[in-house]
Amino acid sequence: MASLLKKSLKLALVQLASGSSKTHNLANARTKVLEAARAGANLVVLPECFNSPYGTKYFDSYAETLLPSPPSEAQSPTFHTLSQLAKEAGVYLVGGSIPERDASDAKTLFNTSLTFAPSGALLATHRKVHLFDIDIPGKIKFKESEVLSPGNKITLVDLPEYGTIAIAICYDIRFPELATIAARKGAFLLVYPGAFNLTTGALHWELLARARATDNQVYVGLCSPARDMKADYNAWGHSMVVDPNAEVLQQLGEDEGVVVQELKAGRIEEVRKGIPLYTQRRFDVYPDVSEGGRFKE
Ligand SMILES: NC(=O)CC(=O)C(=O)O
Repeated sequence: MASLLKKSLKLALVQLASGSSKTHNLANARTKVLEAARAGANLVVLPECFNSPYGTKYFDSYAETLLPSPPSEAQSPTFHTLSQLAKEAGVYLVGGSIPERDASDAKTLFNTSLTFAPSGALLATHRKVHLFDIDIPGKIKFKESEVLSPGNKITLVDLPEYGTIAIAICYDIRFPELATIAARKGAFLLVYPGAFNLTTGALHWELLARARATDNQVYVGLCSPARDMKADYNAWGHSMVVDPNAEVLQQLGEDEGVVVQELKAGRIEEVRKGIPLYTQRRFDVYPDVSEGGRFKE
């Protein structure tokens, strides 16, 4: 059986300490991505909202317009920084996410991830599909939908030497269908820039990373901002790489840092041979979501 991951790849997760200065956040991202590249990374991931603080009151003032593509420097300094950085570092770069302003309707904002090739070319755009709307009394209330609109597609990106990865953002990880569809379409890695918090992070961050890996027998990478107890939103941190058998290969703590982890060609097939979910599914009993199947009684 051909390996989904065609050759071993070094994945880096950059757990960035972002603050209110976009200029500083972009410069800091550059320093850390170059550090990851020097450590041998081929694919580097930044966190959710890496160029701004995370919070509904910030999205409008930090938003950038990405269309027409490529946007001008004035429309999107982040697009240009990431594109040049991917080229300078010679890596595939998943640019976390940024607040995006719709080019045709200034009031419409998205939470958007941009992925660049080592040539600097934009490969993919993912707009967060599931908006983070929660209300846990006495703990945390957050309503992205007050200011953001959802994206409407699953994002698969082909890295020609390695294979296909899927990009989704934070709350998207709670929806297993998205991950399962991406895995059945051939992704070897699910990448989630994400900013869980002290309530949900403690309970669900690792659990969800390992669950999506177990369900789908693929690699999972979660990349968080560093924790800042002076910020309005306290990110959980704990960026981690999980293997297709749900083992946590590496995990950061709360502070800024970079993990570099080799993903091994052949490992997915080894896991799937041992526990052969892929030949045991019962699409005669329940539908295949990756084929748009609907449940029929
Ligand atoms: N920030 C998010 O989108 C999601 C999150 O914090 C959670 O699901 O918990």
